[in-house]
Amino acid sequence: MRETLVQSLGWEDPLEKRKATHSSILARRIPWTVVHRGLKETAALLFQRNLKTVVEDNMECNSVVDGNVEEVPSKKVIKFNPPLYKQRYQFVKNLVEQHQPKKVADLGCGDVCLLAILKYQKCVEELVGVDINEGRLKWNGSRLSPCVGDHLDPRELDLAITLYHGSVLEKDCRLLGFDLAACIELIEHFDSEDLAKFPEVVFGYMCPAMIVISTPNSEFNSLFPCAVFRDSDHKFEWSRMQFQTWALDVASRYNYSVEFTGVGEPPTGAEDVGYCTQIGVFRRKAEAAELAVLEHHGEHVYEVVYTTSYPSLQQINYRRRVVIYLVYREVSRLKQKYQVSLRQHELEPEFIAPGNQTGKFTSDLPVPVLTEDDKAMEIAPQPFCIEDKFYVPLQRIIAYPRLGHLCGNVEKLREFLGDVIELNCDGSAVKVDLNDCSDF
Ligand SMILES: C[S@@+](CC[C@H](N)C(=O)[O-])C[C@H]1O[C@@H](n2cnc3c(N)ncnc32)[C@H](O)[C@@H]1O
Ligand SMILES: [Mg+2]
Repeated sequence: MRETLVQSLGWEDPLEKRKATHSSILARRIPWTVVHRGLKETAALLFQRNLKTVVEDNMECNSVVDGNVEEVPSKKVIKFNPPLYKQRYQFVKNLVEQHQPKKVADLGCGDVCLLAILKYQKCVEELVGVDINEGRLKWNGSRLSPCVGDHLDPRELDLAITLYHGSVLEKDCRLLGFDLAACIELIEHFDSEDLAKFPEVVFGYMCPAMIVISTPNSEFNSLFPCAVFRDSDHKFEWSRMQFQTWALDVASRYNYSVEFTGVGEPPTGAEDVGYCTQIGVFRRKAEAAELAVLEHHGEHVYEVVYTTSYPSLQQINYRRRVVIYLVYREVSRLKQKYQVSLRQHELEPEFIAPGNQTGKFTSDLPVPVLTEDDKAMEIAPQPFCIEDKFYVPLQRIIAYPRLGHLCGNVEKLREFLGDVIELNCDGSAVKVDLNDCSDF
């Protein structure tokens, strides 16, 4: 029982612990007696980070959870691995990886868990969450803030994240022009009037290139003895036929194609019931794309409750910082390598090549298999040494793929290094003192 309660509360990771608020416990209809007992029993376990506790016998929990575990009397508990909600997020993440959208909206974003996953997707430049529950957005918004690592190792592309308080049944022109809109476990919370409005707003007005809709598959519920909805707020749960009929009708009205799939495999022997969560992936047809004119002069109905933007290499100060750091690191590495080879030569003077008076640096280390990048480095000008100064030509630095990508050319590299890193008199190489341990 401990394990099922822990999982039903979604506490298997720290992020999910936050979900165990009064309201989420209420929303999930877990009886308070069970919660109280469960809290006492699981607290010690949580602190010990030992969540794999033996399930107790003969204790029943009559909740059916709209999350990772579909829980019913203890003899019949269906556990998904990974948890069902994570499978849904993973499905959207896979779609993003596959289709590389720039602008993604999560409609009915709840605790912003999906947005917190999607912010790591390199292709995404704009992320928007909309939810009718303002408190949830305010409480969770800070989870989307950039962290120290985002400053130290900035993203390649800009990323702006905005959370809007509002109903997806209202039109707001800031939701126009999106590449992907996710509606995960949203539509089953609409009454028939709202469900009728939904396609007109999301498909007809927002008109994103792709829409992914997930909703419970009621056929799977036959595997649970309690014939109830999975969440007290659900207004309906559809069979595959019902969902597909609705989705095909919406798709044809608004010029989208739709494909059906799902997550949450049925257990062996019950394959007929289909996935626990059914999913429709809608794609706007070419003709509709032409009609999707952006009306950015339209109305702003939603209220911004949280907004943030990420450091990125598109921002010149971050790009410059990264370039300087990489040049420091590379020159330092080359200098150390040179000093090691110098010590070897001192020990074994016969290895000093005649005519190498300038101390031109060549490495004795065997190069394994040469990639295209290695070959580019081979032909790039070598570091060299004159008296006690060590020089690394900018042409060589720019030949490093990452630095080449960040700077583009030697002039830009020189500009980035500015007066932070010393160059030789004609500005063609980084110059460092061999004996000075404090600089490179
Ligand atoms: C079951 S939760 C799903 C949350 C999230 N998509 C997820 O999968 O974790 C449904 C969410 O839809 C939101 N919601 C319900 N009706 C809405 C509406 N008309 N407009 C915006 N959000 C709505 C609720 O507040 C809730 O956060
Ligand atoms: Mg739901």
